[in-house]
Amino acid sequence: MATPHIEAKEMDIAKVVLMPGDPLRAKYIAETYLEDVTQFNNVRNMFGFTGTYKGKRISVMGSGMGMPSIGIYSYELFKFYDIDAIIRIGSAGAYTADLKLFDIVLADDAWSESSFALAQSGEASAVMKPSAELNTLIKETAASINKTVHENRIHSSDVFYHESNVDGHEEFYSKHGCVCVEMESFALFHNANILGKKAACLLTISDSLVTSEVTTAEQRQNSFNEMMEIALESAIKI
Ligand SMILES: O=P(O)(O)O[C@H]1O[C@H](CO)[C@@H](O)[C@H]1O
Ligand SMILES: O=c1cc[nH]c(=O)[nH]1
Repeated sequence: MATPHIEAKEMDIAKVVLMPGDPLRAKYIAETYLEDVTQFNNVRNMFGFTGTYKGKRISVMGSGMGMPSIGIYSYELFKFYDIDAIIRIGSAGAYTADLKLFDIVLADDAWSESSFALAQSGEASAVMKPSAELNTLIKETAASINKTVHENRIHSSDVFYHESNVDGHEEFYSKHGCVCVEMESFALFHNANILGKKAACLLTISDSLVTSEVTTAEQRQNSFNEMMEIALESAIKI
């Protein structure tokens, strides 16, 4: 059974999917952490892989950037492949000086100016919640392997590059309490909620809108590894 965007058969995809924005990062995770890997999707180069981690079947697939893209992939995975849970593992820009490069944020909820939920189902709320059960599991797992996660509200933005006449990072923090920005979780959480599935989001701070610091490619690689390990160790307990 294929969809317009995923060519896999239902059995090809595990019940838990880790989902970075970048399909090449999905490939890296499969090559670095999984055993007995098979590739289940190649459509549009949005690579998806299934393998085992510590003996448990796990899938990893790119989402692309932005809510329309993760909206399509997460809907198809939940609805047509009947997967149980998606853990997004992404990068984010810090809105506060308290968040340093490489810090890991677990989305407590996602605020957005996006019309995704309104257009998709008439849901007018500007805040979408992840699975409380998954968040508890991720926090407990991170603590058990001595990793720190900051559980905070995040901003899911439709826009990467803003002009100076609209609200900037100071306002997103002061008006809405968002500590960092990414571009997908609001839609992911909405889809999980309307379809009765579970979703969560881990983010690594890749740059700071406060200090203008940015990570190098090598630093991003290493810090992403910590987040990947928390996600993988959590995924095998779902
Ligand atoms: O690193 P990923 O998961 O792609 O996440 C962030 O990076 C992209 C922007 O550079 C957006 O997709 C944003 O959400
Ligand atoms: O969406 C994103 C992701 C990382 N850094 C940003 O500034 N924005």
